[in-house]
Amino acid sequence: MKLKIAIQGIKGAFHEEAAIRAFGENIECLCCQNFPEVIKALDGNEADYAVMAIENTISGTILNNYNLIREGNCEMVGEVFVPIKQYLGAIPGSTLTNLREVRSHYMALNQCRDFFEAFPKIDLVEARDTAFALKEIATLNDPGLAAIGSINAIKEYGLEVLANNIQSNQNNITRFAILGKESEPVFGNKISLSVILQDTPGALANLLTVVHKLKINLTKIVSVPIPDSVFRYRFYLEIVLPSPHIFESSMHEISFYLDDLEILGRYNSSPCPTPKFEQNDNILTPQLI
Ligand SMILES: O=C(O)C(=O)C[C@]1(C(=O)O)C=C[C@@H](O)C=C1
Repeated sequence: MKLKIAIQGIKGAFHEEAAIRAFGENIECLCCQNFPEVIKALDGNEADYAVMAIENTISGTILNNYNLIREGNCEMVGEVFVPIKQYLGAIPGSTLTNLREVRSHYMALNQCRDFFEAFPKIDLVEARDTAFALKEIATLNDPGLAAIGSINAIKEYGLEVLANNIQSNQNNITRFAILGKESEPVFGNKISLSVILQDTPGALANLLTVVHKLKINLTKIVSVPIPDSVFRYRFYLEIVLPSPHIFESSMHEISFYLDDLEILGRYNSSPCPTPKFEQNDNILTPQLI
């Protein structure tokens, strides 16, 4: 039986590519309209696993997805990196200079803002996901509309490419969390954590001193407000242990400086790919077609 993977977006969305990279072609994607639905599908046993974007090299961390992972009955069991190449797609006959509106997922819009500085009259409008935006453009059949997304989605929905490689930086890579049910066995060198520091002077410095002492590599630290505790913050940390065997002892030492510690997942770190360019890609500037 095929593994069922919950993703945000429809056929041609980057989440589909992430799911294929993580689990191979022989999967069934359960397409969800938004990130909370992805977690619900996993919680409700409608899917075996889920794949969810958590950060991008241009548009940054999707902080609320860390909150969703923490609040859901799931855990991070892996990570997958996808190089993202953004294309502008529209119906045949449409031209860049005649566009009034470009739609896409907000993370994709944020990845391409520099390109649109030259076209201030074009409104950038948020859509559910990149592939959904492209599909809508195909249905509406309006030459004043275009959408940003993958070349696969542009082909899937019968659109034409108006411009390629329009992301603001060539190192455009999205990191996706692979999510499993809470019963999954845990092992690995990488740990994603949610912590609330004690409200005392030097609490963060003390925590980082432990990280330094145990030769732990801190790969991420971000903070999110705790709405119920005015101007207190939760930190999401990601750490890579020098050896998986120090897991218990390091968690014990870290917890000493904390009011709260939750482990969002323990898994093996994955290598981050370098984006590849094809011959017709213009590496320095976006290419208008
Ligand atoms: O809209 C899509 O195609 C998605 O898969 C979403 C998403 C994201 O959430 O960051 C995935 C990868 C890209 O960074 C742009 C958008």
